[in-house]
Amino acid sequence: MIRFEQVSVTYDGASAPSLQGVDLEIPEGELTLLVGPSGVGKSTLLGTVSGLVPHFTGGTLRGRVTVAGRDTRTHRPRELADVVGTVGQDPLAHFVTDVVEDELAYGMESLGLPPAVMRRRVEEALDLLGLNELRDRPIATLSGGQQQRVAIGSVLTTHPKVLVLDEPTSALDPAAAEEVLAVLQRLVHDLGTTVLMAEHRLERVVQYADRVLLLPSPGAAPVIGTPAEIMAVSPVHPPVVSLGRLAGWSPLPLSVRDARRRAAPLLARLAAPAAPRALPGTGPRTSARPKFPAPPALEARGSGSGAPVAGAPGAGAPGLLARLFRRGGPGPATAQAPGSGPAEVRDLSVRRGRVQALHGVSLTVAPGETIALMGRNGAGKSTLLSTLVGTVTPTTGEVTVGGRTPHRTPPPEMVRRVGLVPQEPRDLLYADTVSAECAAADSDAAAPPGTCRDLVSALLPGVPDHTHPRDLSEGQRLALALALVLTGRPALLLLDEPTRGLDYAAKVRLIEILRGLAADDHAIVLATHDVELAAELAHRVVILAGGEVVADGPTAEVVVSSPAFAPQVAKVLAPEPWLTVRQVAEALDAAEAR
Ligand SMILES: Nc1ncnc2c1ncn2[C@@H]1O[C@H](COP(=O)(O)OP(=O)(O)OP(=O)(O)O)[C@@H](O)[C@H]1O
Ligand SMILES: Nc1ncnc2c1ncn2[C@@H]1O[C@H](COP(=O)(O)OP(=O)(O)OP(=O)(O)O)[C@@H](O)[C@H]1O
Repeated sequence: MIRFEQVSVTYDGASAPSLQGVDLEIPEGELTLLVGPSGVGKSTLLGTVSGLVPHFTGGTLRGRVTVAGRDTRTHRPRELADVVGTVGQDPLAHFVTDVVEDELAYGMESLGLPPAVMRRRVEEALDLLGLNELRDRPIATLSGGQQQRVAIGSVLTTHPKVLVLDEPTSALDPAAAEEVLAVLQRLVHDLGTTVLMAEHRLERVVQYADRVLLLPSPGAAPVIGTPAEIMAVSPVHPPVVSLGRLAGWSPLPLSVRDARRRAAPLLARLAAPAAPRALPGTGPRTSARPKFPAPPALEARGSGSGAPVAGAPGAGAPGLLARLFRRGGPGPATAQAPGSGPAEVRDLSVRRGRVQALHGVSLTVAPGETIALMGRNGAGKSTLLSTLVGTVTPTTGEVTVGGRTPHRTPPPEMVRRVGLVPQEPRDLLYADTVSAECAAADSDAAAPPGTCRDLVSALLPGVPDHTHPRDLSEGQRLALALALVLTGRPALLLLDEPTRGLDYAAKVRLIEILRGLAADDHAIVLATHDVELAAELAHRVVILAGGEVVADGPTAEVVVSSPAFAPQVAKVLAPEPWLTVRQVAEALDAAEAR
């Protein structure tokens, strides 16, 4: 259905191709999952299928890509629209109408479908994607995950033969992701649709794939095979595969169910006379330091849910990161008014238009504490973060950050107290190059020149200096936005879905940096759907539902009691208390030492 013949892509001004040596066929009526490290060329490959590369991105496409027999270099994207439906990484950039229903109908209208068919399919999409209540809402007022659902719905309505999806579940809550993946699988099975989908969160998707296409490293030729074949060699793989590698299981499990069937011998090895060690967030709370039990050292065995990518910094990286970090500006002790904690939220309610986005929320954030805010799309997570930086005003209730009321304090006075990496990193980027962004961040934070740039490289190797931030890959752009905010070392760091586009190795490095900050008494609040990240990093999990706090407690307790938010390792080893592969590796070491 999709054929690549000796395809390479070189962007204008680039010294090397971003994609090369692609010579393969994507079979019809199958779901092919495209995987590989951040910035390796996944979106570029998808763009050659939808025609966005090179028609919209510029650059040179060599070789030939054909979809249902049409050459994408000679057919512009709109001449492929009856065959190919595309969902990009940034839905907001591609919406053509203002209202949810209109967006769902737009593609069909351009194809000239009869009104009765359009009406029926819009209703189907609203139901399938849980959008019924939002049907007449302006798209600009939707939460990130709600927008991603609209983007997916708007391509499903045209019933394309080929669906090209770039990280389609990155903004979706775990339950919504499962629903969307089940819909895609049904299209493949029942209608013979061909799906080509790039994703980083393999724990969500690998079990749905018929085939996996791996781009192993920049410039290397891709490999295609069954999920089991590729996961056995892939530098990126989900926690359940890391666990299988650690335990020496063959064949490797791809799903929690597979792994549970093989878990008995591992559980026996782990069963030990001594009690399991304290997990992050489960240790005793005393006023003695450290207040929050430091999660154990990273990469105990070169494993962990973030398994290292070949060629990525391994055991040496934490030391480097720690050094880099100590060079930054003043820590939180100098940034806070005496006697005031990083954040205090009391009985907060926020109305946004017709929506009661938050209702009666109270939350105290202590220095050194890392809190994961979780909950379904539209639950109010981003709204809560926005009130903490002062961009959204409380309707009732009180918010105090570092002793100030954020929405009444001039932004320059808030800079050291609080920093937000927004869900859309683009919102932070203004300069024309990566270097210029970094120079500005160093100067704003009075940090030594080079601090921000070193942080970018520490998070993700290979981010080019002179590229316009607009042209970076999704993961590269997020790494830049994270570095800009981290350079300021705010006392309270807020991260809204901070792992979109990031591969597992970059996530491990981000976790290391954030742990270093928490150890220095910075407080961190992250809104995330990434249950694996929450399990690795958070001391405490707060779950929002319909704008209210419905759970608040130590990570292990909260996530294990909710199937939607439990990480893979917890599901495999339940009712044992381990959440991550790293903890299992350490427990095995401890058991063997006894
Ligand atoms: N329009 C462009 N102009 C110049 N360089 C680009 C452009 N688009 C992408 N690149 C570069 O090409 C490389 C591959 O980018 P691409 O977006 O395809 O990666 P990716 O694998 O999808 O990454 P991610 O996982 O972060 O989304 C990156 O180094 C990126 O900086
Ligand atoms: N400007 C706005 N006008 C009207 N309603 C809004 C506006 N911004 C957000 N909302 C609504 O407020 C609710 C909370 O949105 P918010 O972005 O805080 O959710 P979220 O938990 O961060 O969701 P997601 O996981 O999808 O990012 C949603 O129902 C959303 O549609």
